[in-house]
Amino acid sequence: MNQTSFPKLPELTAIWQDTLNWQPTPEQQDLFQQLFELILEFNQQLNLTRLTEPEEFWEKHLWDSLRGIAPILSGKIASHPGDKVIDIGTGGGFPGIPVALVLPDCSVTLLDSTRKKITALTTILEQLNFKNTIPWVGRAEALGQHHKHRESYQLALLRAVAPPSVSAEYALPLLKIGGLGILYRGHWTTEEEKQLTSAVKQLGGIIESVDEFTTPLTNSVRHCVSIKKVKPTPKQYPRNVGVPGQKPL
Ligand SMILES: C[S@@+](CC[C@H](N)C(=O)[O-])C[C@H]1O[C@@H](n2cnc3c(N)ncnc32)[C@H](O)[C@@H]1O
Repeated sequence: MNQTSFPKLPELTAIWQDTLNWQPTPEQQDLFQQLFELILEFNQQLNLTRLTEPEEFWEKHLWDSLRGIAPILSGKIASHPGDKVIDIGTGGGFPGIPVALVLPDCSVTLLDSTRKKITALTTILEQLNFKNTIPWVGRAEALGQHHKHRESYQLALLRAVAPPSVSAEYALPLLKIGGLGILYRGHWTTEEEKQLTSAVKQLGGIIESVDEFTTPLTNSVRHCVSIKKVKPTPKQYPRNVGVPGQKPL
């Protein structure tokens, strides 16, 4: 018998519907709960997240992860079976795991340079019986120069990984032409936008949109900055491991 009792995640169906025009099926709600429990269990040995209260986990991990793909959930942007998604710097699996959970026909690569985190995520994903996730240990700079990965993704997600122009250098080489990178940000400044505009131009991209919103439980201001690949990224990008962060474009 399982001795551990875990807190229950809120369902908040009306908020899903009002904010994303989408709501989880009972099976998806059940998977959210299982994911929460597995993360709490693994968190006892490894720091996967500091957000362990049910409401904050719901808002900052589940809702925020899915807010980034709101245009896909609402059908405004089409996703196709077999589309490849990559979560760069996934950490404890966010935003990539909730995205994989709601887009079962897409293949979601969860990339992180910390082996321990990817080992934990691999076990969590096996226990959830996910078939559409690929946990991967590596650096975004190396993957972007790998012929099997370069220009092969439709969607790249980056939350709390690096400043915007560094995130762009990680994401754009991996995207197909027409593919989108979603940068999950807190506050957004005109200075950041200026730097990002210059960086994406050098990398073959444009800023497609900057979407400002507040989170539904704590009213925190957040932004999703969407960058689009419009032409091939020059061969020299991404630069060697560590260089994008040390000398941002
Ligand atoms: C602050 S955590 C964010 C985790 C998660 N995205 C979230 O929002 O909860 C940043 C993660 O990015 C990873 N990371 C940083 N730079 C990276 C790079 N160049 N390539 C791959 N992973 C990277 C780190 O190992 C760390 O796990």
